[in-house]
Amino acid sequence: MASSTLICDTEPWKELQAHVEDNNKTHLRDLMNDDKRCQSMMVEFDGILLDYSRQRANLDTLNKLFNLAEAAHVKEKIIRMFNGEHINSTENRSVLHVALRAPRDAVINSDGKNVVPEVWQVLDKIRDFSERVRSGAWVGDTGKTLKDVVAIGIGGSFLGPLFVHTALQTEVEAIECARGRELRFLANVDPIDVARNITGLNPETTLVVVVSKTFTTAETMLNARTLREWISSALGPQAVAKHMVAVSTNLKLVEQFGIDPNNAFAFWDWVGGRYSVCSAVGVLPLSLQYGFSIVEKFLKGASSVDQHFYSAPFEKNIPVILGLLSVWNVSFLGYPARAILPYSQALEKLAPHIQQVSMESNGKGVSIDGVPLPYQTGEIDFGEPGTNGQHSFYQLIHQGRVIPCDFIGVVKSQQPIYLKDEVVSNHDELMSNFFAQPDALAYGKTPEQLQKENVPEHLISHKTFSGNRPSLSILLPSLNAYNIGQLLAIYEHRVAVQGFVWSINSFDQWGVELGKSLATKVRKQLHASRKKGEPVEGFNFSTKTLITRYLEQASADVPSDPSTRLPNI
Ligand SMILES: O=P(O)(O)OC[C@H]1O[C@H](O)[C@H](O)[C@@H](O)[C@@H]1O
Repeated sequence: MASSTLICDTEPWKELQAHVEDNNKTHLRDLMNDDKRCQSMMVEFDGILLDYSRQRANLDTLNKLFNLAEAAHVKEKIIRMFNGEHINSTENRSVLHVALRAPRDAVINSDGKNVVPEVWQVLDKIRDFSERVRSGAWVGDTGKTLKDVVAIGIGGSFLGPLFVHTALQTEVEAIECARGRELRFLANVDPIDVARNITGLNPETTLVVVVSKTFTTAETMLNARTLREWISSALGPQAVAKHMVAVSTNLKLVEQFGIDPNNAFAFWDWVGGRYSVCSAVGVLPLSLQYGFSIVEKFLKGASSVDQHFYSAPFEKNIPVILGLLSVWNVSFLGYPARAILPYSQALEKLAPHIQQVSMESNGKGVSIDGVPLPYQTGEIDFGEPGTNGQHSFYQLIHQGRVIPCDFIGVVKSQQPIYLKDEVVSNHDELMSNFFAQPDALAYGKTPEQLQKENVPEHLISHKTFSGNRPSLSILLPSLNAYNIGQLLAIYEHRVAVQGFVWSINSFDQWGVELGKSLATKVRKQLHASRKKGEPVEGFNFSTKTLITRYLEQASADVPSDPSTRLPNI
């Protein structure tokens, strides 16, 4: 495909379009009768089983999707990514989050330089620092051990670490390592988030980690200034050196903020924010909480999937298959959303993290060459752990809109419960739902079946399930640090595959800029109105009215003196 040709103008794309009608003729419940088909739609790698037999697809569809991948040069794009080429062309950067979890002796180049030694230099520094904090060799200003950590960051500097922390929280080995320690995340600029996060914490025993790739993000910097004030008003300004450290690519700004550069942990511009959990962004707070050796296992799990993604043939390549199926669902079957449904409470923050990874990466309107696209990219990702979601939005998924679902199950629970006299364990109960829901979606229930069950005539249509609703199932052997790393990398690479096929730049995020600059204009107005009583000007009628009303009604609460007020709960 020449770079000026859009993927939708290629033969494989047209063949898939033509294939939809044929494909639609067979209901999923009939496709599921073909054991041979189902068997060929299962892939296994390193303990993970992917079953995609409940996709509205057959082997012919898959072959056509592999042809599409070839036309979109997916293999070449994967190689270019791993080779450190500047595939993030609008920011002129490599995309090398895979280097963050590469083994020490790997060679991965960016701009002609092997980045792996630098990666390990920072990892070693984190190992050393986190061990000193955890053992009490590094203490706070008043000599006390720093047992609590508040990680300040937002977006990619928050969601990935929160996902991994939440997933590890109840894992047996991790619990032992985290005993007596607490890790909190402060993301929102809302002062309520500050209040909630400092409640119950003592500045004397708290370490604040400011996490920001740019070290300019308005929310993070205000929260960092707020917690700096929280520490220095309690312990004196000298305490900041012992109680605040940073993770950033911008070490100059870290120093200007007043954090000793020796206590800063670097990463690099070739790590996208939403792909940064394996850098110091995630590794530092998680190592402080759980110890470096647990986090190293997480990195190894991700690295294992990286190798698989790089080298496995496409027919056996889990992220590639997942990515292509998502393209099939979005671009050919026309399903705009995707539900991420982990049957594990420990994975409750998977969907919010993948929302950023996927929607910030693939929600684009132009091709990587800047050509407006005549097709939609990205999908609306959402999700909740099962079974909670079943009692909430599943109604719509079963009888309303068609939403392809990812069911994620775990064989061994982190915290099994067996009640005496009950053969079916609590985890079995959970997993019964994990196995049942995909079939309910695929098979549905026909009016004939309902009639046989003597359902009253007037309820038949209400109780009918059309079925034919696609899903896929991912079964993990357990949920330890290693498996969490695997799962993360699967989703990261799946998103990349989708972007590679849609021929977009999945690694920039210009769409978040406009709102930020408008907020800056409003902030200036609030400052001018508060300080000099200037009237609200330069906004449309609606915004002007809202800001004016806000200023008028809030003025009574604004303190007349310039002293600091911190939350009072
Ligand atoms: O890490 P930071 O530089 O503070 O950036 C935090 C977040 O800010 C922006 O809104 C970007 O859209 C995100 O991708 C990024 O993760």
